[in-house]
Amino acid sequence: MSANLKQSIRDSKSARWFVLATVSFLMFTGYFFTDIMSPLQGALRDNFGWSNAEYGMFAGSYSFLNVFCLMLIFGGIILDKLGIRFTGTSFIGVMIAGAFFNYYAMTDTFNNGGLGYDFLNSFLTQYKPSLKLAILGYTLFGVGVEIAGITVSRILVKWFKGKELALAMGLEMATARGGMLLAFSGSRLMAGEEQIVSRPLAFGVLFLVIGFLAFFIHNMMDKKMDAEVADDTAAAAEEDEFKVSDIFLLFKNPGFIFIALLCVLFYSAVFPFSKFAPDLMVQKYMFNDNFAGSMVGLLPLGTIVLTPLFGAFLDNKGKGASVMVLGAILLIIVHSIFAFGPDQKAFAFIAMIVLGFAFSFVPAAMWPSIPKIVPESRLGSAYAMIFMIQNVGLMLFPMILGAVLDSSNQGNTGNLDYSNSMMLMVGCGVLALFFAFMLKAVDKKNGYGLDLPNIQK
Ligand SMILES: N[C@@H](Cc1c[nH]cn1)C(=O)NCC(=O)O
Repeated sequence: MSANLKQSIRDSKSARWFVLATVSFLMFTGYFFTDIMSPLQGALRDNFGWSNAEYGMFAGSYSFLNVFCLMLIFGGIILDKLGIRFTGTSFIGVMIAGAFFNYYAMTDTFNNGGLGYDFLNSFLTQYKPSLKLAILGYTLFGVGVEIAGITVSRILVKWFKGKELALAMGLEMATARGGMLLAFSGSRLMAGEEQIVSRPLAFGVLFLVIGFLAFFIHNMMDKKMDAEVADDTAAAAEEDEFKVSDIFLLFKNPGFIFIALLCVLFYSAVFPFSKFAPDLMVQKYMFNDNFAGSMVGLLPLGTIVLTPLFGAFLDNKGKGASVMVLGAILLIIVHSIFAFGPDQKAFAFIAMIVLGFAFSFVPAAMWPSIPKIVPESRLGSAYAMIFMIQNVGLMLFPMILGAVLDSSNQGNTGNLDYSNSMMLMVGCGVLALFFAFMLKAVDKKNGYGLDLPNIQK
């Protein structure tokens, strides 16, 4: 048999990049919806009567099911057992259903007594029905988008392993962050002068449906590839499988423990912060409401260019562990500026840009470090566990930030004072720095090679 006959669709460069485009677009739509409500905190306060603590509860609800029902673990198991196409299609469905509930919760139809309003008004009456339905929607969305993200990583490994994997992952993350950028800079504009919150959400649902269609195109190509290389994929899938027994072994690995703690603290100081950041820009720095979201959009904007560049640097030159230490130091500086610095706009610009740097190079260093710490046979379990631990922070910190914001502004009729909430973020940075140093110490002791280049010459 000639070598040509053995080739699969995976060996076609255009097919690989086309698959990358379809799943990257899907993640673009997912990240867009994740942050669609973030620039609307003020409108939610004014038009829906949500307190900051309630807004924080909504933002944290993204992770409720992921944490309490161990959905990321189950998602990993379903992915192993039932495959990419089934898992992707099902959880994108969950993501769209959740997004639709979230949208419906903010419509006049629902809030004027539409379907489900009376039922949601009949219990826990201290919370508005709009909040309860939005939480239900966002928590389903959170399950769907996180598992879709894990599925997409697996898809990229399947198509790019042994080829341009790091570049493909960097480009997928950059595209997804483009969705975040569009949400921060476009959401208020989509809501219009009247600040109609349901409008950007409707766009979000529509985008997700288009993302779903893109995934169907991927499914057709995946089916073709499976027919060609059935034996290879079965072997690869077994290698990556999630095993419950692996969890115990992971928690005996100090490198894994420190990188997981660093991950939860770092991302807690970025994603939950970004949920409140547009309002911080208005309240502390007096930015115009429409521009405030674009200020926070600086965060993903920088990462779109810088994450793949830092990825290439780390691949060739190394210094991953040192970069994570530097990232934690930058977190402390940035959040100290927000907590204690003067309220001049220039400080907000500088802090956002510096945070954008940290948000570019820490993920570029962190995610490829995990295979250096955990044996390949336990990688599937390691990624599922680390995302699950990360979700604990994504759940708790928005709730804490909102509650602290409300409690430190009781009786305040002027602009909200964010100092105490931002001090919490400084605390995350300090703990992240501590664990980054611990990671460096165990790296030295156990020889993981975190500071060595990813590409072995
Ligand atoms: N698990 C996601 C979390 C998330 C939050 N908002 C969008 N995604 C994650 O860790 N992504 C990695 C990243 O650096 O974006």
